[in-house]
Amino acid sequence: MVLEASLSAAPAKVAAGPATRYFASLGNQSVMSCDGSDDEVASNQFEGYSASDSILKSSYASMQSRSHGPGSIADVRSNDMDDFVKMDLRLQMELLNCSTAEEQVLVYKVYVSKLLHELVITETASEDVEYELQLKVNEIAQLQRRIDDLTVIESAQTMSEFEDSVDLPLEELHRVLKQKNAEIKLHKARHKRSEDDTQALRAQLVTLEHDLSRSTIANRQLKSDLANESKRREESHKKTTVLRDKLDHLRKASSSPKKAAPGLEPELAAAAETIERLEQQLTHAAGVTRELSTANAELQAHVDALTRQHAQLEASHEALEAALATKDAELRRALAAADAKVASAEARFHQSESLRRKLHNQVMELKGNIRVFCRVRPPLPSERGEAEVFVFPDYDKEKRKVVLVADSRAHTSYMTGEAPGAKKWPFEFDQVFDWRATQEEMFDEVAALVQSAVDGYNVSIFAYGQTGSGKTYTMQGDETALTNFSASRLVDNANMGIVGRTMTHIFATCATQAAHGWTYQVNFEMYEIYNENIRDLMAAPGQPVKDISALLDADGNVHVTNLTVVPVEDERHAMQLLKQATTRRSMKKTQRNDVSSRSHCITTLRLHGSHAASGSVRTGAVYLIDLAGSERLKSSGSGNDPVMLKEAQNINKSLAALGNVISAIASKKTHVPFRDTKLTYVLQNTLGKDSKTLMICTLSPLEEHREESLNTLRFAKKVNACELALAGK
Ligand SMILES: Nc1ncnc2c1ncn2[C@@H]1O[C@H](COP(=O)(O)OP(=O)(O)OP(=O)(O)O)[C@@H](O)[C@H]1O
Repeated sequence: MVLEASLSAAPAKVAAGPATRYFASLGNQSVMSCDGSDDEVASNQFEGYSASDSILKSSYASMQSRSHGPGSIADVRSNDMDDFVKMDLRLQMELLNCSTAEEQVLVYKVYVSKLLHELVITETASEDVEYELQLKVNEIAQLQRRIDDLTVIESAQTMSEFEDSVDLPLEELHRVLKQKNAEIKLHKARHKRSEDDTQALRAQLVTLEHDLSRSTIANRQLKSDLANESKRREESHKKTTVLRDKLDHLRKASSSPKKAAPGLEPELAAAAETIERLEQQLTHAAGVTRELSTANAELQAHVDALTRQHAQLEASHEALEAALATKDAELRRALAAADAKVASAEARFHQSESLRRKLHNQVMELKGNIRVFCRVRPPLPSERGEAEVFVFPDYDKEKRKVVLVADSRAHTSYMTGEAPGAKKWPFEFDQVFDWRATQEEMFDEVAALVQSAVDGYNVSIFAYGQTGSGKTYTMQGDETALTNFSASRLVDNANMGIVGRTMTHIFATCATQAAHGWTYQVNFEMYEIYNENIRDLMAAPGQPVKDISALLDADGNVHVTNLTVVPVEDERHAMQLLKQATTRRSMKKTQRNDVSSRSHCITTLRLHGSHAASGSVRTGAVYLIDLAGSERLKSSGSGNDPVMLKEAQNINKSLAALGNVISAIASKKTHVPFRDTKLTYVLQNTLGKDSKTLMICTLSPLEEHREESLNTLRFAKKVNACELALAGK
């Protein structure tokens, strides 16, 4: 077509007119390559150009220089902007110099073709780099595959040959071994070589990776150049539009382009096609730009949303912190209020505790500072079937009455005590217990008194009665109580007596009081009065016997000197001490009792309580006294043994002295004969002021012991009539 016609035209022919020369140059550029011969031809085609075409020629030369030589693209990139600005300037100047519309169209077409050419060169260079990179990657993959193949072949060969050789004779094996060693050496050498190769390949790989990263950077640069190019294309599109408008305007201004230049129509059509193509590209670019701006807008919206979310989170965080600070302050106030409440509750508790102590003491005083219980033991297995002498008229009510019936053969009602014709001795005490009463029931009545010791009073509980009537059983329990207390709780042993139960009660109360700031120290002492001598039952065996005596201090309190005092850790420890001391007690088998106590035994628990917050101090003591039993020398058989005779005489003497002391107190005599015996001397504290005393009179149910029982009951009645000085604390 026109293009081919222009190419085939000779320079002289081309010089025929400027329009023809323009189209000739345009045609050349559209087929332009990097080949020098083409350049020459194209260059020659400008030879016939006059001064007005010199700018176009120089533009073409500049364009040529860009397309030549390796690295030329990269070299000229930095100058691209300047070049394009220059080109634009030239275009403007060319357009100004044009005298006709056709000339302007020509100038513009050359400009557009330059731009297209520039674009093609850039894209080609980028594709070349990518292709080169792909080649290098393929090369590396191939090398790696070769290495893998070699390794697999080597190991497969070695294994199969070895398996074949296993069945060979020894010499053959040696030979094979030698051969294999040589082969191994060879393989090692090959392996070394392949390792070297691998190293070299790795180095190559590193170089390639460097190249790759350099190419990636260059590619990135190219892409950015492309983007710039697109921008420029957009600008040029705008200019194209302006020019087209101008062109339309010029077309309209001239009467008819067909008339003015009928030979230019095909060129105009071609130019219009090019313009249309460019417009399509520009439209595409505009679409991409729109998409990008949409994406950008979306991203911006997302960023805005995130910013808003962040602001909301900040606000809620601040609100939470403020709420936390408020809650913290509230909590502190509540804590301070709670502390104040606790302090006030503690103070109130302290007050009410003092009040309770006072009231409890008043109750004890109303009941009498010296009280008497009476307990009749059941007949022993050896005594079953023997006549019994006691009736309990109010046992289902107050349990205060007991009646001794003289003639058991007379019919006597157990509950009413009605026995027509029989002699009866009715007695009334603070509490009576028949043979059914358990150790627990006994202690329930004693516990209130023990509580007084924790409250800071001196409390004495002693058992009085004829031999074999149940004193030791009531105070300590039977043998199992002392041997079988390893159970979790001491009182689980039903036979446990008052001593063990008192310990349990004291330690439980101390634990409760500890929760209210009280700290208690409990000390344990145990001694016996045997034949008018005091013996320390807690003294370590083998130690020299200390001189123990009872002394009266200025306040009229008796102190037994040189006794071993053991601080007690807990009830179990106390029980162990009790067991240890009991084994040292003087016991003997008599006709009346297999385990008869031949001494008066006094167990003392001293309590010292202190309240750090208030500075209050409480000191109290519990004296638990198991008296020796009164006995008739004849019936007990003690009269036949001088030692037992002496023991019995001392026992009876001290019990008689106790009777005299009680009589003196009961009849409010000024002189009370405490000094008559050791027993009465040490009991001054328990029968004097500041003391709460309980006497438990134990009785045998048998008729044959009726006389002794009557004596015991009469003694108990005398004690019941006593009034001790009021305890004041
Ligand atoms: N309430 C009771 N229930 C069951 N058995 C009892 C009871 N009271 C005493 N006994 C038993 O009667 C026997 C004599 O009791 P105990 O040794 O306590 O008498 P005692 O008054 O201490 O005698 P002594 O003055 O000679 O020491 C013991 O075997 C004891 O277990």
